[in-house]
Amino acid sequence: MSSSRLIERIAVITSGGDAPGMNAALRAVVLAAEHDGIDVVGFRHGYEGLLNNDYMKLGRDEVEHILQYSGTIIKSARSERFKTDEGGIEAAHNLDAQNVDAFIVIGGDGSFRGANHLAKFWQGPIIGIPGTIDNDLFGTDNTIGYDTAVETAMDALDKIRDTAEAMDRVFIVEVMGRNAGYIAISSAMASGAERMILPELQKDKPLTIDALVKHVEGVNRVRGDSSYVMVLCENQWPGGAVRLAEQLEDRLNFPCRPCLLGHVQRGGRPTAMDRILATRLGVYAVQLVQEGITGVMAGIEKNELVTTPLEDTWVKRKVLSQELIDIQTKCFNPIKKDRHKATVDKA
Ligand SMILES: Nc1ncnc2c1ncn2[C@@H]1O[C@H](COP(=O)(O)OP(=O)(O)O)[C@@H](O)[C@H]1O
Ligand SMILES: O=P(O)(O)OC[C@H]1O[C@](O)(COP(=O)(O)O)[C@@H](O)[C@@H]1O
Repeated sequence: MSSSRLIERIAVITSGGDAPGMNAALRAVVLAAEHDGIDVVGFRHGYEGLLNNDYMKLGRDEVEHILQYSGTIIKSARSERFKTDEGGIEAAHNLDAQNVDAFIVIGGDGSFRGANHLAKFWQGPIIGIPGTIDNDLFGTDNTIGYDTAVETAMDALDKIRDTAEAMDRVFIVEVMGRNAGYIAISSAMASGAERMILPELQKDKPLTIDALVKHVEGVNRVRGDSSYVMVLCENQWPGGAVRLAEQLEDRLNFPCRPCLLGHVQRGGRPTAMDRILATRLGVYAVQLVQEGITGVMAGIEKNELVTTPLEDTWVKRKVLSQELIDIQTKCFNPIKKDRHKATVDKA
């Protein structure tokens, strides 16, 4: 929907789980707005700040040198209160009280649901910028923070491989992603992991401990004494990596160790990719509100700036690349070599 209007003040929040590059997106919004003569206020702690009328003015001085840091200078939070009608009305009232003409939210699908909720009570243009390490939003190839999270997970997996290799151990490394396997598949591929457990791979047929034991034993048979690193997407095994390592160790003859990467993946220096993505999307969001466009997420697909209705970002499903899945599970599956060898031996 579009109807061009004069925008004099934009409000921005960072909401949900923080993601590396959120500061870079904030900076871009502020600098682009300032370039066009628009004021920016940042409400602190996500939607909670809208309810508490907790805001700060954001100008060049506040944002100039923040793009190299993760976290968010206006803080992030999850807010249950905001989800109610009373919360929506209160938030709309506070935006009006601050003479806000347009609203930009940097966050994930929950934050975008929140934006749609706000739109029921507030009339100005609302734009979403995808900021989540999970990369689980339809309408953009990458979300802000995802690239950095993968880089962090890969770095950790490389380090774990050193011990796994030196001591012929099995490691189960649990990465984040909520219900999406993007971080898991990318970090598994980038680090040469032997196995990955993703929601997308056990939708129809849940994995069993027997299948995993068989795989570890198969790899061991093919390679002899060797390391084995399994990347486990969170929420994909009851009890997570700790329980899975115990279960495997009970069945196998070698030590199995769990490692939970956790919130390490949400920190650290944002990669150049994330800083550039955040910068482009922040500038684009400011352009969109001035064009009177509302209810969409700003994204980048095939290197082109695109918009997607907010609801589509969570209703439609971005599909994990089958090419990547095939490389990992078929082409590079060490057990396949065993089968090939057996065929050769027979011949
Ligand atoms: N259905 C909803 N209606 C209104 N607000 C919502 C809704 N879902 C989420 N929100 C708001 O967005 C916030 C962030 O959502 P959350 O799912 O925690 O993170 P993310 O945006 O990273 O997915 C929530 O704490 C809540 O305030
Ligand atoms: O920091 P919390 O509240 O424990 O949340 C952890 C969740 O947040 C994330 O890091 C990011 O998810 P969202 O972007 O949806 O907030 C998930 O990968 C993880 O499941």
